[in-house]
Amino acid sequence: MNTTTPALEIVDATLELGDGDSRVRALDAVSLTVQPGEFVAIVGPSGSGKSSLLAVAGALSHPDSGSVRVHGTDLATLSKGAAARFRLAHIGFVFQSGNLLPALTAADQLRLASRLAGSRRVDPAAVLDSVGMAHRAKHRPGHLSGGERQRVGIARALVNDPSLLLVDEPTAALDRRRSHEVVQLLADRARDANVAVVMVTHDHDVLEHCDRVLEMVDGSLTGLAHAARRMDSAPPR
Ligand SMILES: Nc1ncnc2c1ncn2[C@@H]1O[C@H](COP(=O)(O)OP(=O)(O)OP(=O)(O)O)[C@@H](O)[C@H]1O
Repeated sequence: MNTTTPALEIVDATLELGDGDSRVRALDAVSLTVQPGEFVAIVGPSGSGKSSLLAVAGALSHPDSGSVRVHGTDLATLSKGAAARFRLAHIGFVFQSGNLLPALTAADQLRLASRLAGSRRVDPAAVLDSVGMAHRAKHRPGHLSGGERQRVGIARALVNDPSLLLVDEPTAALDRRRSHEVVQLLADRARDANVAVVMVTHDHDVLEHCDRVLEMVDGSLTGLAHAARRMDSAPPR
């Protein structure tokens, strides 16, 4: 893996949603570069475009103008099928409540994700262990706490060894202590596995774990003054 290639490079992305009078500029000339191993948080008011940013970064939607590159690949060059394969191979998604399948044990959530991607890169049991969930491998989501579900969700997103992890409100259902644990886990994974993490959050309490905090307002992204976790290795841009 060439570590000088940014994990995510969005240049001047503009995205309009809706029709006629309800047309909204969800992204307005947004540029964002995230390096491997860097943990970036995006904060901002409801409706400011944060989810839209994750959607274009994850090849779930395409900007009307501008470009999005993930680990050097221009997402606009991929067909729908190729984009789906690319997502499975290179991008991990973590959602609010873990988004686990109710019928599957923690271990099977990871095995399924690994099989879907045709991936043998990482041992699912080892990934579950790395998020401190080996002892709950045989539990179904209904028998896990909110924080444990979120850990399994993170492990599932990591099982295909992604270059980029896109995380949407991971602490929404968690108390303060568990919120810190989960975001600390994301920070550790960014550093240890050299994964770029982009996390959307309303939870200002957990921003201390991030390298950079950006604010989205009316579809535009701006930097926030913030005491970063690893200023020496990842200076704010
Ligand atoms: N499918 C859609 N059609 C029309 N407008 C949309 C659509 N999806 C989102 N929007 C609008 O685009 C803008 C950005 O929405 P987005 O979901 O990206 O914001 P957000 O910052 O993630 O909000 P929240 O914090 O509430 O999740 C909002 O004004 C929203 O109303």
